[in-house]
Amino acid sequence: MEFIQMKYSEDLNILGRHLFSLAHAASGYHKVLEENRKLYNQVQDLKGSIRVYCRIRPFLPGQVSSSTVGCIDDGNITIITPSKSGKDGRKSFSFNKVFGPSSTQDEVFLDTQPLIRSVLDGYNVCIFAYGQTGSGKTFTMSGPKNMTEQTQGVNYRALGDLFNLAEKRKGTFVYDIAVQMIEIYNEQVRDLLISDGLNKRLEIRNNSQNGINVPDASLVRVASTMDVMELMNIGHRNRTVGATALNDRSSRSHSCLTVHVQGKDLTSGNIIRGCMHLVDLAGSERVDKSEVTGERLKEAQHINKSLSALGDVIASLAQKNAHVPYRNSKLTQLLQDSLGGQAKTLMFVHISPESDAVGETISTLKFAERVSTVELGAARLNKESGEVKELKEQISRLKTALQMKDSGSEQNITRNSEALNTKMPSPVFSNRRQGSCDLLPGQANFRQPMEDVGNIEVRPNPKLRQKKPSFDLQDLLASNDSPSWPDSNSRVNFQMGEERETVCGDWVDKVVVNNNHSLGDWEGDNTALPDFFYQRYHSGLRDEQQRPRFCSTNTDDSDDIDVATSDSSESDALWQFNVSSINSSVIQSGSKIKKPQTKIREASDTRTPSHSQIPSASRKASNGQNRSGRQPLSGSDSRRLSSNGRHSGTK
Ligand SMILES: Nc1ncnc2c1ncn2[C@@H]1O[C@H](COP(=O)(O)OP(=O)(O)OP(=O)(O)O)[C@@H](O)[C@H]1O
Repeated sequence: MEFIQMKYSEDLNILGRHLFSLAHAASGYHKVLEENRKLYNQVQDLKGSIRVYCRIRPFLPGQVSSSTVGCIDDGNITIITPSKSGKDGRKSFSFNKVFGPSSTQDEVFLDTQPLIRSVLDGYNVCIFAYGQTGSGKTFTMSGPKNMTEQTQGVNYRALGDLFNLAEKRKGTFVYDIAVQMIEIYNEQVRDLLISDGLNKRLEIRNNSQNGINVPDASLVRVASTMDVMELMNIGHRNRTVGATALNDRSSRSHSCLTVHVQGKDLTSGNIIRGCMHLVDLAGSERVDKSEVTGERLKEAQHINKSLSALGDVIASLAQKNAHVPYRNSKLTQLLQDSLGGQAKTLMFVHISPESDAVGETISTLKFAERVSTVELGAARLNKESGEVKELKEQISRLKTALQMKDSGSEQNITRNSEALNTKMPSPVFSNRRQGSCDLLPGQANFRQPMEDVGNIEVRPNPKLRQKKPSFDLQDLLASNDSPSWPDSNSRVNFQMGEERETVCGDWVDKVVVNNNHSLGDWEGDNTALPDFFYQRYHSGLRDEQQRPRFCSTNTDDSDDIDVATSDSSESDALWQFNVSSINSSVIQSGSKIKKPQTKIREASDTRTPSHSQIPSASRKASNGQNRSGRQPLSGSDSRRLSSNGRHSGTK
């Protein structure tokens, strides 16, 4: 008996040891898997592959359906097609990361954070959300309608994080951060931060130095999370949103928040520039399922067409074709640098778990797998040494001087030699040196010197060109005559906002702010205005005595996307951008006319042909609920009638 007991405990011990070594091996296996994934990601980074994170939306309240998501294992996901059995019914996909339905916004952001942070190191970054309508793109990028701090999306967190990091680095770097927000609606690019109510079409331009950009979109400097919140609210209010059978607050446009960052290394004087696009694409949809007609149908067709163009671009890039059809849509033009350039690009692919969406889910994931095979090459660091910058400025000043000499306006410079002889410091950095690093929300419209902003196009405008003078300039121009300067009391229709802007003199080419105050009005209490404002003002008027305003749009399309090879290499030629006041924007956007709360749920059998790679929306649930389980648009849902009469709503 004793012998049996001994044998038994010995066997138990052996079993225990086996179990222990098995557990050890299993944990080792998981460590190896994790390590492999990290190495895989590093290789992907080195190749510059587009990263793809997949996110699965949870079932929404009231939804009754079985999930198509079979198994999630770090970067792998298996989709089960209920109507098929065995192997045919299971499809596995592999991505850099898969976030299950219970993943929080915090977890999603944590994995995105390193990429976002590289903007501060001078990299261009693009994060875009893709997926069928109602799959959670806006939720990931911005957050839900009733947002709390926990449910804030990538956009808010990204900017908050950039501010925090910039603050931590302030002993070694000073950063300036400015944002633009645009949407592509029915193949038109529009400013979401408009403050003047004019919803004019914007152009996407290409510039050899700064890449793809939308120079006429409002560029607003931000210095705190509060600034960002206000701006985003404005942007979201202005974004075109409408109700369909599949999503009661469906984005009817692609939106793009662009963050421009410029940093100055205080030790070396090096300048780094980074630019980040945060793109919330409109969802692909099958119009027979979204039941749209009229305006909504037109929107859906535009959405599907542009997503189809995106599919074509991805296919060309994946196959390493010599020709990539970027020009087939505004969306692909805008994303050109991020898809084919030297940016770090991440796509969030979203899927819905419902079984009736399985067709769209599989085609979405196939598309996403293809995206992950696109190799962009190593991302490029946008860094410029202080000396190079200085030399570029010198060259530019000399070029400007020569142009002015040619245009016969030299005398202005000579007569005002005293004022111009002082080389003006960059207002941004002079402020910083004085320790006023952050702007108050009301000061967010601080204008940027052109070379102090990220990838914004340089648009040479000889008429307005008035650069920082140097002794070279004096030598060059001393012998010339020039026409006299206009009277400083000339009344011009200079548009100013409610708040006075900290005008940064000779860098500003274009001012679009609210209200019609003449300069005379404005001069009434202008004791705080810097001298260089007047220099700028005069220089702007010198050749156009009664120039009505500074905000005239440069109609020179010489370096429009269609002539993508044109080169504007002068680093400090005048930039044209709108600098909007947050407050004035708030006022404007707040004054929009609200559309009567009507619901658009029109039946249609029409189908929009779309690219095979682009998934379409799934069928409306037979129980009368829409597919995503959302209730029909309630009367309280705020919808807007935009200035051009389109329906839009608060997303
Ligand atoms: N991860 C999530 N957790 C909880 N709710 C979510 C999640 N993702 C999405 N939702 C909810 O699902 C609904 C649809 O999401 P959302 O509007 O973000 O989809 P979308 O892909 O942007 O749609 P569309 O393309 O039509 O604009 C919203 O009510 C949103 O709050």
